[in-house]
Amino acid sequence: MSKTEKSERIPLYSERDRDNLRWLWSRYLRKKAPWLLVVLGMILVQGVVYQQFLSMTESGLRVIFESGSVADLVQVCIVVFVLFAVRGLMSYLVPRITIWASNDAIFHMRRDLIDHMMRLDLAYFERTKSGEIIQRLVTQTQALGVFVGQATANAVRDAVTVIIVSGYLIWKNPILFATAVVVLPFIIWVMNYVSNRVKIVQGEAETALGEYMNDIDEAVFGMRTVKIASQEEVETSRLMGGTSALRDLMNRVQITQALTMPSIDLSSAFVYVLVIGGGGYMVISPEFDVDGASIITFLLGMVMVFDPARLLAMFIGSLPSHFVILDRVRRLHDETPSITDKEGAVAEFDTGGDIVLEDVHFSYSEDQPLFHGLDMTFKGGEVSAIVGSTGSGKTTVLSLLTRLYDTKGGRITIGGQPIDELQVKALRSAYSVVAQDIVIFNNSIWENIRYVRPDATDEEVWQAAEKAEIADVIRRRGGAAVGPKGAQLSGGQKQRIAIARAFLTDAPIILLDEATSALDQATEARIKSALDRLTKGKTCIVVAHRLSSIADADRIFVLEAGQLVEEGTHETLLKQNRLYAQLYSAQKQGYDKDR
Ligand SMILES: Nc1ncnc2c1ncn2[C@@H]1O[C@H](COP(=O)(O)OP(=O)(O)OP(=O)(O)O)[C@@H](O)[C@H]1O
Repeated sequence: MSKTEKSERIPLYSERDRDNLRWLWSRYLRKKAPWLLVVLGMILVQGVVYQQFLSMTESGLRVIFESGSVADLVQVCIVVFVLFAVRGLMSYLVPRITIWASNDAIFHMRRDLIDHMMRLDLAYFERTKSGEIIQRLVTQTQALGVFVGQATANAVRDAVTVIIVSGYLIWKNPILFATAVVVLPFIIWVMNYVSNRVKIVQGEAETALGEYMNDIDEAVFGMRTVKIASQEEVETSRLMGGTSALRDLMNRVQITQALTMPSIDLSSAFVYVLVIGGGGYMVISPEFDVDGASIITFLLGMVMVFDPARLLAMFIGSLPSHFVILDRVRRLHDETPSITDKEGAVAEFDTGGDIVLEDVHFSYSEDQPLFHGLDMTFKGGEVSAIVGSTGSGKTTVLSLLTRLYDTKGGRITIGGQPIDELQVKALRSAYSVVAQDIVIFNNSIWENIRYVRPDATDEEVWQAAEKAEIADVIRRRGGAAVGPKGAQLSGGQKQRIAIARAFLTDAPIILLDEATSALDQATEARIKSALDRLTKGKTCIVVAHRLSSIADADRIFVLEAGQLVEEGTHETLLKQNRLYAQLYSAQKQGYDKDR
């Protein structure tokens, strides 16, 4: 037994489960209530059919044992056939309606989750494994669909059958029924034990599955690195680690669940023995007014009760795992984004104004502060550059300007307006961004460029592609998709797509983060002159390692470990002969040596 199992005793049906079920019902099922009532009606009919069948069987047996009339026997047979034809029709209609209702509910659940996920902060995606998110949207919602649809409908059908047939049997022979149900406490104890264990292990299994999916995603995406570094065996053993963890967990869940069936089989054996023995005694003893037909019917009734009871028990055994899955899905839904529009947020602002960071505090995690009181002013209409050693916070400044993260103190304004008082969409659409991590979708290059402005005309897309020097590649490749995450493109081609997107967006503020680092010098020079035209008269903030590429910037900011250590023009910074001058001469020497 694992530590978790020993220390935790998770209630079978907690307050949280109740709340989750209420949420599921009110959001996704309530509007289908009329149809669910129809289903319930049909299920009741199915239960009544069984009861009527038993009654008919008893009559049929009496005809055989007592009156011996063939006509009566034929009549009984016809009624039994009609009864089962009705049950057959219901067995077709019930799944039809429940499958439709549950798939529709899951469609809406997935739509809501996708919609919700898109609103979450970037930080959520940085702390959550992609496998976990895929799992929520694919397997867990699918499992919930089956659970709320067919599984529950079948369980209700089984419960109704058990109740109606048991009711009939109690009415026919209460003493014999009471004898038969002595095993009930044992079955309840087994169910309780199984459910509790399943709930604990299912939680671990869901987490392990999420990690496993994430590992697969990382291995597939990183296959180039895996191969170059000859790490196939390491990756194989990492994935095999996940595979065997999953096997062990699934074994534990399913073996525990499998305890339910034999315990019910054993119980039913007891019941049959009791009914045959007790019932037989009743027929033999003159003090009971019981005949053979009623005992045979009773036994048949018990057989008819046990099968649905077994299925019902299995359904109840699977409830805890479904509660765990429901809880996971709900948790994604409960994640709240923090970067949202404030009450009264405005869409209009002076996009050409100065961008000012005042006493900005920020850290990605509490234990690693990055900015503690950063002040910077990017003049409107000018080209500003941020330079500094790796990890000094250059990209983070751009992330704060676009509100991918919010500052933890101080404020950022554009044209005097604090950016957190602007509508997030309006703020972000004021920027054309060429970021370091370029996201390319498995579509044509053309569609990838158009992604940032779906309403752009063909002419505009071509112009952007020409300026970014990617038009020739488009002509060569045509509409061919570029592979998952742009795997079929070179780094420079991806970068040119990102630049083309910036040309196409043509927003008033331009953020370039190492925008041309993957290009050869001739291409860089051509694109740079196009970029110069794009940025003319606009506010432009450039992050660059290659200092020669930003020498003509109006203002250069030098960051070091989250602190602004120098600012000025290229010439003044060189004259100051501090960090910038050192970095510049080091790069120049390296470059001269290379030549
Ligand atoms: N999403 C993140 N979560 C946690 N820490 C982060 C995250 N992004 C960056 N950091 C950390 O914040 C610091 C600043 O990172 P940033 O990317 O802003 O540096 P940079 O100056 O742009 O570096 P480079 O020149 O290498 O791109 C680094 O120490 C980095 O490890």
